[in-house]
Amino acid sequence: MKCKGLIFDLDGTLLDTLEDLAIAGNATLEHFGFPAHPVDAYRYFVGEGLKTLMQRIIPAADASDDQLLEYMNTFGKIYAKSWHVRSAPYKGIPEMITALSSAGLQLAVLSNKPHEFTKHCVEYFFPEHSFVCVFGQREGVAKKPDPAGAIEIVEKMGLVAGEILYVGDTATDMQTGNSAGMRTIGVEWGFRDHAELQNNNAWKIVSTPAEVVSYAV
Ligand SMILES: O=C(O)COP(=O)(O)O
Repeated sequence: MKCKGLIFDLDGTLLDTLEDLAIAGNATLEHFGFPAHPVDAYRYFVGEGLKTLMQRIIPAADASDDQLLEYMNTFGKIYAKSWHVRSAPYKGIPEMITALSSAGLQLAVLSNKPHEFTKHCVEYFFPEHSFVCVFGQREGVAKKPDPAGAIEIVEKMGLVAGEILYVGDTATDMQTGNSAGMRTIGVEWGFRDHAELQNNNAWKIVSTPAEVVSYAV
């Protein structure tokens, strides 16, 4: 076995959630009378949590904290009804998870998506798989790229960071895994490109979920 555990990012790594996020984002903008963005622009808006998503899509860069809270609440209400409509695991992901679990590896999810939505997504899209931890962005825990969540998962797994592979699709993910002392795998099928993963010191960059298995088992 080449590692003992893996931590996965969610949006853009396990799940293609781009359209549902963009549709909810644009519906939020419409609700407040702001112009919409193309779906593809959300590849760069998503990744650092809901508050940052709102700061990036709302034209008034100086939105006050109270206003941001209102945007976040509205987005939350819209997304609560639609997070699963067009989202799905990327091709080969269910097989990858089955292969890693069958090999006896411990698996976890660490996302900057709000914690409740992260849990709903994992329960809905991967009902038959058991993850040691499923963490979204939680009150009182610094979001990625802070390694706090990743370090908490290492402890829950009873492993050391060097025994874990951290798999994600963005600079934030590579920074998180690297600063937690893990080997990082950047995935090319997600929201960002090869250069971003390389520039942020991905240990390996892969283009299929089967390659993740080959580095783990
Ligand atoms: O929703 C977000 O901001 C990001 O989620 P991720 O950390 O799973 O990519």
